[in-house]
Amino acid sequence: MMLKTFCRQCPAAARNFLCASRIRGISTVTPSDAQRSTIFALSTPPGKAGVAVIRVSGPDALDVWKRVIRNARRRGDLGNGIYYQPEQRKMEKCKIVHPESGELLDDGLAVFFKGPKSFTTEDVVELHLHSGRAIISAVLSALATIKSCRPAEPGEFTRRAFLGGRMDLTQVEGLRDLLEAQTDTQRKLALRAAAGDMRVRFEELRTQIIHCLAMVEALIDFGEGEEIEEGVYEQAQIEARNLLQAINGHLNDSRRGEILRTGIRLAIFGPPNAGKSSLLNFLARREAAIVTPIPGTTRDVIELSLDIGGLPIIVADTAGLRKTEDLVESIGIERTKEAVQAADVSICVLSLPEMLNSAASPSKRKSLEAAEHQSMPQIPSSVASLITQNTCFLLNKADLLDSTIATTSLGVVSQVLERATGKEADGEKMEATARWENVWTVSLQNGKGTEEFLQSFAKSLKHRYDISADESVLNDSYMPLITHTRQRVHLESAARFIEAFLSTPPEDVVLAAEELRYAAQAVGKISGLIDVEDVLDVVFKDFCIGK
Ligand SMILES: Nc1nc2c(c(=O)[nH]1)N(C=O)[C@@H](CNc1ccc(C(=O)N[C@@H](CCC(=O)O)C(=O)O)cc1)CN2
Ligand SMILES: Nc1nc2c(ncn2[C@@H]2O[C@H](COP(=O)(O)OP(=O)(O)OP(=O)(O)O)[C@@H](O)[C@H]2O)c(=O)[nH]1
Ligand SMILES: [K+]
Repeated sequence: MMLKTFCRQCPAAARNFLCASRIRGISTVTPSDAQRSTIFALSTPPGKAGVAVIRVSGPDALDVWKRVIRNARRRGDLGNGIYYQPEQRKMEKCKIVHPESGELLDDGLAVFFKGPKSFTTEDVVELHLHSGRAIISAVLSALATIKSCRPAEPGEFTRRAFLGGRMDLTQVEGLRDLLEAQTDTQRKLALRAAAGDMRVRFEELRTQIIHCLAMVEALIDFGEGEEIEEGVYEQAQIEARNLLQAINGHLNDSRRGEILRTGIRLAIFGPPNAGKSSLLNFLARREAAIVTPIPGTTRDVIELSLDIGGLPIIVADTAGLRKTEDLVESIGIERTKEAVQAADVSICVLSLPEMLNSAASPSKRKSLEAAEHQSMPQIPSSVASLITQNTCFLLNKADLLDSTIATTSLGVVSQVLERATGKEADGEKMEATARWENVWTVSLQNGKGTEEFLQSFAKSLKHRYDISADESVLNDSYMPLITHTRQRVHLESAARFIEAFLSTPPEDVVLAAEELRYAAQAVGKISGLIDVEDVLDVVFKDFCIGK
């Protein structure tokens, strides 16, 4: 089956989007230049700094240059209304002046990018100024006096880059994430998207769907009387099935890309006074939460953003779980439950001495192993009910115990924890065993065991989420494809249309083609190839001015 089959059909309005140029290009949404004004904004943070950059983009950018740049390398204003053309992409030392009064505003640098070889694909002028509030506001006010110029909206430079075909929506999202990136992992993930990796991968998916569609279309086109290859429909179904499998593989990624982008949500929970706030402070390396000997000190959820081994973590310290008559505390406990349930990973902090006390009186502690069957240590049911597969355990206050007792008791406590998760009964012994690597004994007070805990915890997180733990596995299949819910929604919808195609019999070939066309459209929405207007505002809403 050859591709020219569907090229022949291009003029037919209903199949118009099959045209190869439409498949590749995204310029179908570009409005004419005439509608566009020239925009300007400060692209660096306002205030005192080394350099400030004001960007000007649009059809009149060169005119702006002529009006505010003087004494540039090649003499600037040549008189008689004749101006030189600045050399493209060459920084020039110049004076920046008021376009009307000619007053000197700053002594700086300027550079001209001739469209489309610029960030926005339009003509761009950048003014590199000394960064001070008065200079910046004087130059911005001066630009505002130029009729064809207006201040840019948030994200408007990037919007123009998108409309000019410089970027697709996955790149726009990547760029925004890059600006937001706080950790190394976030930077890597965002940079790949901004550079177009995701765009290529989604376009590949779309091209494959279109290939199936082309085969099905061929069956419609040839119709009765004409010779048609045997098994074309079957072949299309085989390809579609493989494609569906690949898409489902991406959809079943445990939301890894989305979690990495927004931060891994980590909840700290446990009984009152176990040392939860002490753990938060240890992780934050500062006194972020109040630590007192009074049980019930933390009453509300405290959230912090942390970087653990390059991974973005949003950690929540929560109220200790216990029965309470206190209204404020009980609301805090409700919030704790919500925070733990919403978390990707949780750490249950338990006081080891307290657990052992619940098992045996102090005099019996030494023969704990023997006593294990009569009185197992207990986890309060309110705590146990929040334990899941994703829970790790920190057994705290080991300093209050004799070190040999602490060690021998660990086995018993682990059994209790195992029982609390209820996994033993499900016959998932293997999985449960693996999980006990996630039990640590520490003293948050004297610091014993804490660094080992942190390293080992970071390692297990990296194993689960990281994109950079091992460079040798940095390939497409390891790199999460989906980093935004928006993308997931469209990909899910594509999968449903492909499923619908797979269950359509060959007699209904017209309907079958329709399902595939919808599938291709759904993937196209991810890049913004089609139906772009409704998503633009969503994608651009978090941009800052000047980007
Ligand atoms: N001074 C300055 N630095 C900056 C930016 C900027 O706008 N100004 N950028 C703002 O985000 C980023 C660079 N983004 C850009 C992306 C594409 C093109 C561009 O002209 N592309 C052309 C030519 C490529 C080439 O010469 O190799 C193209 O791809 O056709 C320019 C900047 C980071 N650094
Ligand atoms: N001996 C000892 N005391 C500790 C340790 N860790 C914390 N503590 C003390 O235990 C008390 C409670 O610590 P927090 O970190 O406030 O405990 P919490 O679990 O956040 O407590 P609530 O806010 O009541 O839920 C404080 O007096 C801490 O100094 C430890 O490893 N050993
Ligand atoms: K406390």
